[in-house]
Amino acid sequence: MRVDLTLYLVTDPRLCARHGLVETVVAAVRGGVTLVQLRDKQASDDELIDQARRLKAALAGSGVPLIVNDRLDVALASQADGLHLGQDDGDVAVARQAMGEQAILGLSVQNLEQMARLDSGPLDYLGLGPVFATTTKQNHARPLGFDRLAALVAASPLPAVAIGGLQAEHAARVRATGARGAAVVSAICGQPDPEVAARAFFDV
Ligand SMILES: Cc1ncc(COP(=O)(O)OP(=O)(O)O)c(N)n1
Ligand SMILES: Cc1nc(C(=O)O)sc1CCOP(=O)(O)O
Ligand SMILES: [Mg+2]
Repeated sequence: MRVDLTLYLVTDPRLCARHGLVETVVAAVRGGVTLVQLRDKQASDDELIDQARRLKAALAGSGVPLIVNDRLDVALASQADGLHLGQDDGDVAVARQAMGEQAILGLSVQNLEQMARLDSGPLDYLGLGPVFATTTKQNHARPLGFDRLAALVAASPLPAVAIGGLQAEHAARVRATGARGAAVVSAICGQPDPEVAARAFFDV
């Protein structure tokens, strides 16, 4: 499945609380976000499914797909458009089988060793990071910087999106590495105006 990774919004429950989850996402889509991931490590199963369903309804007609982080069961229950898994979040082949051929499947890769072991067959894209240190994700891997990001992109058999500490001012540098775009949390979620914050990624 072809996926537009140009500006990938990953949600955060605390940061999105400023304007509300759905309101933040809808405003960010007005600002040009091309893909949305629901990421909430605290929500109960029922809350997560409810959030996913509300986001899916809010995104209907926008052409922007909804991806669920970590949870195949929630992605299936909410009829989300895709699933993003980390290295220890489950088997990508099992996820593809369960989600079907039309689903968008992404995997996180942090280093060249993981890239070399990759089973890219079931996947549509890779999330590469963190580019910079970030307070949004606890216990993240060692930051890559742009040079190691570029080496990972060059080794990637799939379209890749960069993540971790990225701001609008980094958009051009990210694209120069060969990555298709930037995935961001705090550069949009929790900003005074998420629409303006998203649009800033296209202004540079
Ligand atoms: C687009 C994108 N890239 C990477 C990640 C990180 O996934 P993971 O390593 O599983 O960490 P958590 O997000 O689950 O904490 C991502 N979510 N999205
Ligand atoms: C969810 C996530 N994954 C990362 C990784 O490196 O895999 S970094 C990250 C959080 C990115 O948040 P912000 O844009 O606020 O820095
Ligand atoms: Mg994960």
